[in-house]
Amino acid sequence: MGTLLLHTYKHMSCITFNRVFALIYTCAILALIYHHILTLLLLHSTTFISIVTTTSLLISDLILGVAWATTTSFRLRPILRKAYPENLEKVMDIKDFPAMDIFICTADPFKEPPMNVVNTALSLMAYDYPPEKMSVYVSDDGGSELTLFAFMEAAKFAKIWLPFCREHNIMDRCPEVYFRSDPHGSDDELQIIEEIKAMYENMKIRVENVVERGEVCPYYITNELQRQAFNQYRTPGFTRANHPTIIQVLIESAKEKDQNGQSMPNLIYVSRQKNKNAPHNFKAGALNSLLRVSSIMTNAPIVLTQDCDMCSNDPQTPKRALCYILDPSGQPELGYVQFPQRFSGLNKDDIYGGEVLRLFLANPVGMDGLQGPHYVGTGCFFLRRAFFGGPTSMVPPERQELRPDHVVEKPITAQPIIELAHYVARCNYENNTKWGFQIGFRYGSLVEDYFTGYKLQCEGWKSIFCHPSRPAFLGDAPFSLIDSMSQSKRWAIGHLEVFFSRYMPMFFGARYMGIVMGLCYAHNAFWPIWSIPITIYSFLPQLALLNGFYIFPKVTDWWFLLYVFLFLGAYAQDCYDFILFGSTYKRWWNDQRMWIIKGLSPYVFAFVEYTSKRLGIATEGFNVTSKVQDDEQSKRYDQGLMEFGVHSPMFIPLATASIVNLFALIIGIIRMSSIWSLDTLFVQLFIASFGVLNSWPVYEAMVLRKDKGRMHVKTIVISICLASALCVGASLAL
Ligand SMILES: O=c1ccn([C@@H]2O[C@H](COP(=O)(O)OP(=O)(O)O[C@H]3O[C@H](CO)[C@@H](O)[C@H](O)[C@H]3O)[C@@H](O)[C@H]2O)c(=O)[nH]1
Ligand SMILES: [Mn+2]
Repeated sequence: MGTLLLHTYKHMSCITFNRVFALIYTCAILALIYHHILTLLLLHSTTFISIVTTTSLLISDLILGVAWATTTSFRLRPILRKAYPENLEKVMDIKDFPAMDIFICTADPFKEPPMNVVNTALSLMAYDYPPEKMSVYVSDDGGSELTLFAFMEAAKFAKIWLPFCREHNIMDRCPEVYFRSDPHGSDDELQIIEEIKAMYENMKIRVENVVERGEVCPYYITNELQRQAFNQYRTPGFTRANHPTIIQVLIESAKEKDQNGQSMPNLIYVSRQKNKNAPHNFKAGALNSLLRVSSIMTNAPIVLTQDCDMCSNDPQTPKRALCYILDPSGQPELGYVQFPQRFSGLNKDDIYGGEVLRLFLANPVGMDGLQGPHYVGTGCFFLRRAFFGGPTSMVPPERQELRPDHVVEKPITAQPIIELAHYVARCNYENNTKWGFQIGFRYGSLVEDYFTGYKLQCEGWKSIFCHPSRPAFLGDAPFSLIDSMSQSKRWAIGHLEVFFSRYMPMFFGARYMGIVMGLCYAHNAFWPIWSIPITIYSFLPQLALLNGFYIFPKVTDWWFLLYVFLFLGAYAQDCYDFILFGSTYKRWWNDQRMWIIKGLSPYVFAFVEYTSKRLGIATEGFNVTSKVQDDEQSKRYDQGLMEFGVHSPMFIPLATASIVNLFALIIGIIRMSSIWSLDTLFVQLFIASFGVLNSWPVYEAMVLRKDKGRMHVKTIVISICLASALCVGASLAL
């Protein structure tokens, strides 16, 4: 083996600078806190209002300080890795490659068009990996015959698509992406491509037709087997929330060959049993049922989880993951290899910060130098063993057939196998078992990915972040402001569930993984708390400014310099990270705006929903992000316009803050020239200007735009009323 490396890593060059800067910045934060406490103690006019403002600022800055500390934990030891998949076959016989079970989740045929799910599946089935070693399991939480129909079509098309990809060594193995890219080649090749494209388009028309009708009409059902399959959805009382398990083996690797006579991967459709009275635990529940069904049928030692909105963008990906997993000198505690979520179709300046660069790129790189990145729900290769207790303390499942070391001896379509698979996919199968708590994906948080990765790492599993320059996966990010906000709200509720549990990362995590890893995990759990300082800074200085009430140091004061340093330091470093990870200034600017927007609205709503759930007033839900978009809306998205359109309570805090900031700035400037002096109110004037600059798209949507994405009149009226009430209220109080 000698010189044949499977992977290497290097420290990022920014480490020393980051550490020195962290030290200086920590001192600055401490100085600020000291300043606040001093002000509080030596308050000249101890009015109720001045106590409230100083305390609010103290709390805000404490929270921002903790948030900064959690962000900094990612900057202390970032590393960059490189894998050499081309060496894998040189050090190992391809026959010895491990089997791989691939899980794809879908939950709603109308929000997640079955054609997209099919594209995801085809792109993964076409991996450069021995097909007979791969099994693709599709979990359909929508319990929909439309999805099954799409996959029956996909199974036929796969017989042509997979050999075509392999023969022509195509990189884009997601058919939709490939055909859209205007493939080129010789005349003969072009003819073949045209033929395959025609087949693809034909399949697409059939599937979309069926989805539009909302049912598979008899015309499309050509044989008895298909009729039986679809009849399962047509029993009385069948709904997506109440139905028996449906498992269909669509391709059986051992029996079927592609059109060139080569092997194909297994393709299995699973819709687990649902019952209104049994909690189904959303995606975590779906994945656990797939874990069990796949144990019974194939039990591969490697499990790849994939969302239906992420296609493979590089057929070498499994080999890259294996470079780490199979490395004989690697860590024995390696539990998973995570690839980043990258997105296609973002507009140029990424108006909604859909790239989420920090979460999906910068932070995992930072954790990679520690115990490894968090799990992000998709694009992750797990060792099946990691789901059954820590590396040295196995938690055995309740049945021998579910053990990670169990060897399947029967074909996947054998009667006992199919029966057992149905049995373990039942909705009350998990009652009185360890599933979701000590085994499998973990329940209890709407961000099951974050929570599962966190729990696995606390058990002692390590992970690795693999981000090759050609993205391994490309997917969809939310295309509209409301979708982006709903996603943030769902994530924030999930994080609050972890934050207020006994697994609070700052303590529990730090105990099991050390303080820095604990802080890394605390970073996400802390997101919703940011809403407190963001809301305070969006309103308090502005309302005070309106009344000529100063709450920050004068320009001539030494403490003023501290504020300048803290603000510029944090912003510049944030921006620097963005550029370092290959983003642009404009994208950074939009991302920081989304940070404020999230703090003002979705995170606040998350608090409300979380609390009402805890009080038993409401139940939680996993609101699936819509992956469909109408043409007009998509045009506006491409132009970089912020989409409001419908009225939503979530827009109100945002619009209200925009109005208050503008109003404060105008009055501030007018009065400044006559009555007040600039040096006492400079900081507040600056904050209001900053708010106005950030609110620009909101003003546009309120008054300047005429398109359908502009702000709804109802939203505007309510926000104006609220803003006026706030201003009047403040002037009475001050
Ligand atoms: O009851 C459910 C709900 C969702 N899903 C699937 O979960 C995936 C993610 O849902 P999506 O609406 O795309 O949510 P996102 O916010 O885009 O997903 C991010 O956040 C989720 C946690 O909130 C993680 O599970 C995802 O992996 C991560 O990409 C999709 O494939 C869904 O089909 C289910 O299988 N069952
Ligand atoms: Mn998604």
